[in-house]
This record gives sequence, C-alpha cells and structure tokens, in this order.
Amino acid sequence: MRGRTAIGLHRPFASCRVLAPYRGGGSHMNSQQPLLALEDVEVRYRVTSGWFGGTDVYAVNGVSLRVAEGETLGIVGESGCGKSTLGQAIVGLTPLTAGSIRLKGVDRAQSNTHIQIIFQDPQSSLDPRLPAWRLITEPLHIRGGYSRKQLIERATELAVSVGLRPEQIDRYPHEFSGGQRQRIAIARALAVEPELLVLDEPTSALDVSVQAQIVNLLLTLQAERKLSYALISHDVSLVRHVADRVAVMYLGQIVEAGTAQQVLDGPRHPYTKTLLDAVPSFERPLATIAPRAGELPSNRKLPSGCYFRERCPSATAGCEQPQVLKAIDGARTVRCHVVTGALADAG
Ligand SMILES: Nc1ncnc2c1ncn2[C@@H]1O[C@H](COP(=O)(O)OP(=O)(O)OP(=O)(O)O)[C@@H](O)[C@H]1O
Repeated sequence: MRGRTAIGLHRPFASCRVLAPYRGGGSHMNSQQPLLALEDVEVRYRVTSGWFGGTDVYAVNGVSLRVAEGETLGIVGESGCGKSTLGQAIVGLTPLTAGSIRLKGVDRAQSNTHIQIIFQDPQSSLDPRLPAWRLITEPLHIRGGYSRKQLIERATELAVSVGLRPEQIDRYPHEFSGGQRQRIAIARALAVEPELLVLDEPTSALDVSVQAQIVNLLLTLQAERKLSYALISHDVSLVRHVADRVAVMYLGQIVEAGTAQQVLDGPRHPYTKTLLDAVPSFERPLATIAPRAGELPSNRKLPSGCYFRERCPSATAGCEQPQVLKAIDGARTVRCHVVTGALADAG
C-alpha cells in the first residue's frame, strides 16, 4: 500500500482472531529473504462420503507466493477458490498437507516473526462479555507476564492508534458500531507488533459508509508501522486501490500474478480477464459473472489439464495437459500455455 492516498472506497475490514505469538529460534534474520514465502503449499481436506470412504478436496493446490517487507499482496478470486483457506494456512490456523511457509527464510513454526489475521466479521470474533481493553490485549494475556495496569495502558495506546478514544476501552462490544468493532479487532492484531497481517475480506461486512474509513486506517497503520499485508478479497476495486502486487486464484491454484498494474490493467490469463470483465464499472454498472464462464467446477473432482479449460473462451487442444505457472514480462507469471507457450512435462 506504499504511497497510496486515502480515498472514498467501498467495503470494510473484518474481525481478528487472536493468535498466540510465534516463539522459538529463528532469530537469524536475512534481509535478502522475503518476509513471507510460500512454496508449493497444499491444503487438502478429506471429506467422508457415505459408504465409500472419502473424497479429497483440494482447497489450496500447489501455491507459491512471496510478500516483501512493507508490501501489500492482493489475493483475488471467486468464492470457493481457496482464498480464505490460504489465509488461514499462512497464519497457521489450518495445517498444510504439503509445501512450506517461511518467514524471513525461517520455517514458520520456528520463526519469531509475528503474523496476525483480521477476519470479515468483527462481531463474531469479539467476546461480548469482555470490555474493549481486555479484548485488545488478548494476545498479551496469552503471552503472559503483564500486570493489569500495563495491559490497560497498552490497550489505551492501541485504541488511540486505531482511532478510538481512551475512555472507550471500558465499553463492551455491543456498545460499538461495526466499524468501531473492526477497529478493536485491528488494535488486537497490532498488540503483538506483527510484521504481517492477513486481511481476509476485511471490509465486506461493514456499511459502505465506513468501509473507506477502515481502509484508510489500514493504509495509515501500514505507513506508520511498515506492515506487510496479504489482502484476500473478491473486491477488485479495493485490491486495485491498495495492492502493490496481485495474485489471481482459481480452484486452489495461482493462475496469474504480477504487479497490480500488470494484472489488473493488462490481464493475460483468460480467467483473470473473465474475472475483471465481471467487475461492475461506471460504464457497466450491472456487470456480473460473464455468461460464458459457467459454474466453478468442483474441487472434489478437478478437471484434467488446465482447470479453467471447460469455461475458457480461448481453450485449445494443449489445454488438456497440465499447465505451468511461467514467468513473462519480468515478475509476472501466468499459468496458461496459450499465453506462455509452456506445458508441464507430465503432459
Ligand atoms: N474444513 C473444510 N472441509 C472440507 N472442505 C473445505 C473446508 N474448508 C474449506 N473447504 C472447501 O475448500 C474450498 C475453498 O474454500 P475457501 O473458503 O478457502 O474459499 P474462498 O475462496 O475463501 O471462498 P469464500 O470467498 O466464499 O470464502 C471450498 O470448496 C470449500 O468448500
């Protein structure tokens, strides 16, 4: 989000689940390493079905990603493509079935780099029985070793940093508006001084009128604290506004990634084009998913070859073979042989 100016936007930021701070070795930080690096991350669920055992659901299927310090990576895709599962895998709420996640070059489980997640709905993540100061300092309670006075002082600082008034910290969740509750969730995420926040649809549960305020708060906090964000959203206009780089997800895979300008202004993968065609604009206020796109195939029975080929307007015979995510235009990658000319060896 570096250099972005505050604007009027649409959509709010979600609630934050409390994560215990990661501890352990891993202090040998290497500034050459990306803050976050995912290699071939897979999250597969075994779903039992009747008498015949189970089916594997590939929610995340071989995802490799990088987030640099201070950078915002936008992760976009249709509902069900695996965005939330990926976000939860990044922060350790969902175990990987394959692949690795490293923070500054250190395996996440051994890393002392703090990461937190903010969810869509602040209402559901805040215990209604606790006052704001107690909610905000929940991660410090988990860590232990703080007096009540220290916690209240810290809660006051954090509340002010997210735009709440000091006297509000004694109030309970029902005494706050949706936007204020999301500010509490953000303050709570900041309590352990994270370097990376995963923002999972952070503004989509809020009134349109407060969405821009929360986005602008996140922009300010990022600039002040040099935070990195992994922003999960189906809202392309939000991603366009805040993301430095964008990764497009389809059926658990990244199909295109690059700078926000490359991907959003010059999409190359046919799926990215379809997704962007479906975004309403001033010229096309009623735009929805393109009719030719059809339904998202089931991730219980993945298509052979390119996962998008049955919906793709540009499909050719080569699309029946597995597709490789290949670099084009510098840092931009595309998983489509029609664009890159590359097919997987396994084909
Ligand atoms: N615990 C689970 N067990 C089985 N399947 C799951 C589980 N969690 C998610 N899935 C499946 O994994 C796929 C990806 O889900 P996920 O919620 O990550 O997608 P999403 O892109 O975030 O969608 P949305 O935007 O609607 O939240 C979906 O098909 C979903 O049904």
